[in-house]
Amino acid sequence: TVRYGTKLLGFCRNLLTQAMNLTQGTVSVNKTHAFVFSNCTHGQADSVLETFHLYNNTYPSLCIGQVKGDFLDEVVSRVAPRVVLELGMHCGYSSVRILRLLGPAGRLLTVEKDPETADKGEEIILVAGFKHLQFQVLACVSAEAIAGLRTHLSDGQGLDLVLMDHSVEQYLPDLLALERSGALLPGCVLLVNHILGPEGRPFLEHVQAQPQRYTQRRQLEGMMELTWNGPSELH
Ligand SMILES: C[S@@+](CC[C@H](N)C(=O)[O-])C[C@H]1O[C@@H](n2cnc3c(N)ncnc32)[C@H](O)[C@@H]1O
Repeated sequence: TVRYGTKLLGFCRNLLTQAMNLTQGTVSVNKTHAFVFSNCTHGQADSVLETFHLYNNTYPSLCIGQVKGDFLDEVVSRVAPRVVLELGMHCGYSSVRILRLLGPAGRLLTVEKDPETADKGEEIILVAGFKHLQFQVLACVSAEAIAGLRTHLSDGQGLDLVLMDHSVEQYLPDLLALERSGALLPGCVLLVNHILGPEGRPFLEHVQAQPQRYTQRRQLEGMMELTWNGPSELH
């Protein structure tokens, strides 16, 4: 009976997914890119963001959206980062949000594992009016990007802000790699999306086990702000 019950549940879930896909469509990088590219005013970052919002009103999307976007804006404005690392660029929505608030010396390193998505996202960042001097797209998996991070930072430079919005199960290995790399500056802010589900538990346990190294701050709709206080020897 249990086996038939499980099968029936799986069948119903598939039907529901198919029905949702018929009514809403699935997330499409190409559709998002084409809509934003052809409906925004080129050279205007705010118009690019508004066009993303317009798209998100009708179609499913992976971008962080307005509410978490406002949270991100507040953090970027407060931290005034010199170097930001974004893990999970997708179509460039959060990248544009970050870039428009960086100071003249600010730079964004943004990572996207899917090369086609990375191309589309990069084009949207350029359409928003930003130059390659201000940002760099790393089309590779986060682990590879972190391993090569030093080549993108000048001597003594480190990370002031990290946005994690890629694969939740990758958050802890990536955080451990960032710790080992020495690239996190004391006071570096980590903004971590979708952290409250079961996949986020190992990451949170690691952070909560080390209250001297990490300070847990605000949380909004599963996006959490943490501060890296520095390695233990600094305390
Ligand atoms: C939720 S979307 C990011 C949305 C984006 N931050 C925004 O607000 O517009 C996640 C993206 O991360 C990428 N991704 C997933 N795992 C990754 C990994 N390990 N390394 C790099 N990119 C990854 C996916 O291909 C996807 O495009």
